[in-house]
Amino acid sequence: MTSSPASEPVLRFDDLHVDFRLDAHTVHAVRGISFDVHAGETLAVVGESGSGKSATALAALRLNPEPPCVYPRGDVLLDGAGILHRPERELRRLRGSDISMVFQDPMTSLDPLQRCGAQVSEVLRLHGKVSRAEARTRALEALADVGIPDPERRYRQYPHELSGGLRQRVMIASALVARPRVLIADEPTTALDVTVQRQILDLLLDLRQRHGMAVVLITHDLGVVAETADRVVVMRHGEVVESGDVEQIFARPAHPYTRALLDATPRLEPAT
Ligand SMILES: Nc1ncnc2c1ncn2[C@@H]1O[C@H](COP(=O)(O)OP(=O)(O)OP(=O)(O)O)[C@@H](O)[C@H]1O
Repeated sequence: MTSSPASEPVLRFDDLHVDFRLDAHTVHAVRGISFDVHAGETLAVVGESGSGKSATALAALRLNPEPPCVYPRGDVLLDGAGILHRPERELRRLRGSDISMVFQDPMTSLDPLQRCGAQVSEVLRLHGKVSRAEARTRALEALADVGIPDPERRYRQYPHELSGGLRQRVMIASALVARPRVLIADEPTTALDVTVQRQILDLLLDLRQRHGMAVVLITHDLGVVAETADRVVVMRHGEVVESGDVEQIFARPAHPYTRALLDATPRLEPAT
C-alpha cells in the first residue's frame, strides 16, 4: 500500500477555487485547495457534510453544474496540463478515458431503460473507433474483471434486475472499461450494506493494484480511510486543514478538527 510521492503526480489540485453563484449570494464551496495524487495510490478526501469534497471531485472532470458553478481561480492538472479551461469536446474525451468517477448511488447514474452491458460498452463507443463487437467483448471482460458472475447474462439485464452490490459493480465496470489512470469514487459504498461495502472497497483496492490506477476516495467514514487509504486530505469549510500519510495522521492528528473527527469515530485504533 505504499505510494511513491517522489514521482510526478498524475493529478494535481492547484489552488482550486469552486464557487456557486446563486441569486442572493455566492457559496465559496472550495477555497484554494492544493494536493497531489500519484499513480497507484489511494488518497482519501475526508470532511464533514458541506466541506466541499464533492465539489472538488466533480471539478476534476469539470462536472459541477455551470451555472451556478464557476471556477474563479486555480486549476486541476492532469499530467501537468490544466483541465478546467479545455473545450467541452476535449473534456468529453478525457472523462472515462483518463479520469473516471463512481458515485454513491448507481440507480441515479445508471440509465434504468438501458441494459447493463450496453451502458458499459457505450463508454468505449463514445471514446473512439471501437467496433460494436469489440466494445461488447471488452465490456464483458470489464464485467468479469469487477467480479460479476455470469457476465453474459448480466450484460443483457436492466439495472433494476440486479442487487445494489451488483449495480455498483456495473457502475465500476463502466468507469474502468476505458482503463482510466485516475478513478474518483464519491462515497461509493454509502448506499450499500456493510458486507457489500467491504466487498466493493476490496474490489477498488484490487483493481488499483492490478491496473496501477490512482484512486481518490471521497468519504466521511474514517473507518474506511483507515482500512483503504495510503494518504488522507482533511477538508473543512472548503479548505484543506491537514494532509499526510494515514498512519501518521491517525496517530498524531495535528489539527483540532482532525482530532475531533477521529474522536467521533470510537471504533478506530490509531496506529502507534
Ligand atoms: N450545484 C450546487 N448549487 C449550489 N450550491 C452547491 C452545489 N453543489 C454544492 N453546493 C454547495 O457547496 C458546498 C460544498 O458542497 P459539497 O457537496 O462539495 O460538500 P461535501 O463535502 O461533498 O458534502 P456531502 O458529504 O454532504 O456530500 C455546500 O455548501 C453545498 O451546499
